[in-house]
Amino acid sequence: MLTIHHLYADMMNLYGDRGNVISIKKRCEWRGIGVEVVDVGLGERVRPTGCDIFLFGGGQDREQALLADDLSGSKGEDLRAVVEDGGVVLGVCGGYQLMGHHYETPEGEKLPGVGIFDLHTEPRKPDEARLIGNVLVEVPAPETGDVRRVVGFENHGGRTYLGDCEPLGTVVAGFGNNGRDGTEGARRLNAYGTYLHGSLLPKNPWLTDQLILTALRREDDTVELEPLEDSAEGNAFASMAGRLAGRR
Ligand SMILES: NC(=O)CC[C@H](N)C(=O)O
Repeated sequence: MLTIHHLYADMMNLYGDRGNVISIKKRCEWRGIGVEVVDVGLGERVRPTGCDIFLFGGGQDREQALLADDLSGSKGEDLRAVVEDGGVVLGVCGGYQLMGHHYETPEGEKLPGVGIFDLHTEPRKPDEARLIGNVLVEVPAPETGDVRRVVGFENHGGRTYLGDCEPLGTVVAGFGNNGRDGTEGARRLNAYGTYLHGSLLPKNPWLTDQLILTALRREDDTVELEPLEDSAEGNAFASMAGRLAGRR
C-alpha cells in the first residue's frame, strides 16, 4: 500500500496543486496498486509507513506564515528524518520555499523553513515583478544519464537561491528559482522541490511514475511499473514543451 501524505491540504493548495495527489492516486489505481491519501494538518504528526510520498503544495504568504511555526517543531524534525532515510517528498512553490532554511516575505519577515534543502528565498524588490508564466525545464536523470523535460506554470514573488544543493533542472523557458541563474527547483536524495504548478504531475506523467516507483521500491526493490497509455497526456506535454522550446 502506498500512502500519500498531503501536507496542509486545505491551506497549501494554490493553482490546483491537489492535482498532484489525484495524479499519483489514479496512476496507482490504474495499475491495481493499493493507495491511500492521508491529510496532515496543523499540529498533526507525519507517520511514515515505509511506502510513502509526501506532498507539500503552494500557498500565499499568509498561509505560509500560519504553518511555519507548525513546521519548526517535531514535524520539521520528522520530515528531515524522512528525507535522510530516502523518503519521497515533493514540495511545490510555497511548500518548496519552506523546505529551505527560510522564506523572507516582502514585509521582511523571515519564515523559518525545515532545512531539507540548502537554499533560502528572498522577496522581490519593489520594482521587480512576480515571476509568472509557463516553464520548460530540462531535468538530468542521474540514474539513467539521460535528460528529461518537465513543463508547468509558475507564479511566485520569492527568489530562491541554492547553496550546496542540486537544482531539479535547468530553465529552457520561463524564470525558475530566481529568473537569474537559470536553475529551477532543487533535489536532494529523493526529495524534490519546484516552482512548477500546473498541476505539475498530471502534465508530466514520467515524473509521477518516478515518484511512485521510488516509493514502492523502498519496500521491494524488484518492483516494476507496467506502462500506461499516456498518449493524450504525452501529446499535451509535447505540444507545450515544443511551443516553449521555440521561445528559446
Ligand atoms: N505560488 C506560491 O506558492 C507562492 C509562494 C510565495 N507566497 C511567493 O509568492 O513567492
